[in-house]
Amino acid sequence: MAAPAPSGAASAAASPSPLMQLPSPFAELVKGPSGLEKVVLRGARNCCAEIYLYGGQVTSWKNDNGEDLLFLSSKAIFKPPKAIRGGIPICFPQFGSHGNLEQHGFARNRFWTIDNNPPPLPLNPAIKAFVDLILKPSEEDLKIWPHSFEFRLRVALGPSGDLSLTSRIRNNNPDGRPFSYTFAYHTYFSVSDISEVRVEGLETMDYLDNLKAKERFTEQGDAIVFESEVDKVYLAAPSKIAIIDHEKKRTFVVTKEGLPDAVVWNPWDKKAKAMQDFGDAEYKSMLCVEPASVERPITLKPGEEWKGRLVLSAVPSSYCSGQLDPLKVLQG
Ligand SMILES: O=P(O)(O)OC[C@H]1O[C@@H](O)[C@H](O)[C@@H](O)[C@@H]1O
Repeated sequence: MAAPAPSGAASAAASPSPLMQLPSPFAELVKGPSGLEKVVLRGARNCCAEIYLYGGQVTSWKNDNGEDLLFLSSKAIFKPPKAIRGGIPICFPQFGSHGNLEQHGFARNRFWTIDNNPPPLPLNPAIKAFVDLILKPSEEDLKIWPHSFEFRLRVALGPSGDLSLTSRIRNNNPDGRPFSYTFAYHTYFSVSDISEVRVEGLETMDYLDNLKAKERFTEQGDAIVFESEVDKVYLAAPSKIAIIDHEKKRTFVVTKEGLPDAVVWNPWDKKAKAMQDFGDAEYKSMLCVEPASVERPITLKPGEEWKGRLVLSAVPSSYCSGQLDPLKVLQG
């Protein structure tokens, strides 16, 4: 792959940490706001991605034109313990309020480290830009969630600009205890205008409505469009979901593995105003579609490992008599 050598504004501001080695020449460690460190992955042409060690959180995924495909709030707070608003926060070991821990668990506001020696994980040889991160519980974490785990995250930028996140979670409890968790890749997509967006792949699915005390409903038969606040957990959703942005003539294809559910969230105007780290009108330019495992927690016995993967790609929407062909989008 003819990816450019690391260069540009990010590297000008760079101060690579001498303590952390990156495995790929297409990845570099630089400082972001508040001195938080982030890994910049550089793919072919102008494609790049940024991943903060704080939260193990992807905050940026840019296409050939240098356009960010992920939403990051202009009011995002880059200061622990607040999680960064936008990108792809990792919800672990709890999604939402489905348990006794803080909302969305603690992985999104812990410091991850670079994993220089991860156990083997097959990688497409065409992928040059990737990084492996790891999170292990601190003494404090063990007080609130008494389980020894290893969470490995690989973020990779494919030759055609696809972004993939692979999570591997292992139970290392020394005393035979299993543990259970819920999980989500809380992906914030950048959209032109929420009223121009529709989601295909979730029609006729059952969902839990977080706005109606998690009651279960069945979605109607049409593609999903947005006219008000939405906060739904679609159950047993298909492995591919398409987000069609009519104004941009762009379709995001979300491919998920090991993650049965998909959360769809937009706070709309009232909730947007109530969030300190979110602009009042920003709900118009974002949509969260979050591959997740919520309804049924994942249980691991000691020594067992779980894998959950997310692949994002952005393709031009193709129109046929003004109608998008959903089969083309969903089946490639
Ligand atoms: O403000 P937070 O903790 O990042 O959560 C944002 C939203 O995240 C979504 O995944 C949840 O379904 C919503 O209920 C929640 O409001």
